[in-house]
Amino acid sequence: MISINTGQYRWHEFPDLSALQEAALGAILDSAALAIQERGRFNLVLAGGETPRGVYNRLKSVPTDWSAWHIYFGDERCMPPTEFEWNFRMAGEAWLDHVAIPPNQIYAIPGGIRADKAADVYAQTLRGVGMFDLTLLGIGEDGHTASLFPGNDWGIAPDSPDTLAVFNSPKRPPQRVSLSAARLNRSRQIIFLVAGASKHKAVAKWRAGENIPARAIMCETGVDVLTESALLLPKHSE
Ligand SMILES: O=C1O[C@H](COP(=O)(O)O)[C@@H](O)[C@H](O)[C@H]1O
Repeated sequence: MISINTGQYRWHEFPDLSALQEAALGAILDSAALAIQERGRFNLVLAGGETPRGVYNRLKSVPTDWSAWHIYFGDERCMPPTEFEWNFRMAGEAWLDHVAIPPNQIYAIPGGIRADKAADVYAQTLRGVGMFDLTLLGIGEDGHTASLFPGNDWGIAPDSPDTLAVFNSPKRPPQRVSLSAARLNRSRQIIFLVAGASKHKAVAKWRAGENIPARAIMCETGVDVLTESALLLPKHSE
């Protein structure tokens, strides 16, 4: 049986994408400063897709100790690394290629091989990695988060594998790798970045408590959802 968390969501509204991205930047830097001060390293999981691009762009020019940052990915699209939808490529172009994070502390999910093989490789990468300090996530039009799609196994059970291979993604490309909900939830802090009119229906379902993949995500400290104000208003047609 799939049991969905009942933990706390904190919804934060912003007038536009730029304000949302600025707030996300502040939250990431606060989280990094705390983690580095307390544990000497910052384990950050990145969201893919388009919404976080502006946040990553802003991270290019902040003062921080990049040598303490360790970058993981919440999901990847199995396609050649040259494809522009590759999450690793987007994060690289927007941010990672421009800062001094040691390359061996950027843990990409292999993108150009079969999803099951890539999932196995990344499960090895995650072996021995403890709690993530901060996990960034987005949400798709259908309520998917990372590459956990409606109708698929989201890996909610505590003994779920850390990584899941996806062969039937309704969004291009069909093959993907996702961290399981159980692994994503082993985070000290989780922040969703939600923007764009196409997300309106998914947000409404989420807030109404419907069983969409985003609801499989929760950690002990609760979940912060940064969203454009417009997405919280009822649509005229509803
Ligand atoms: O397929 C994916 O979609 C979600 C949302 O992407 P966005 O472009 O609407 O921001 C994303 O969070 C996930 O990482 C990605 O691979």
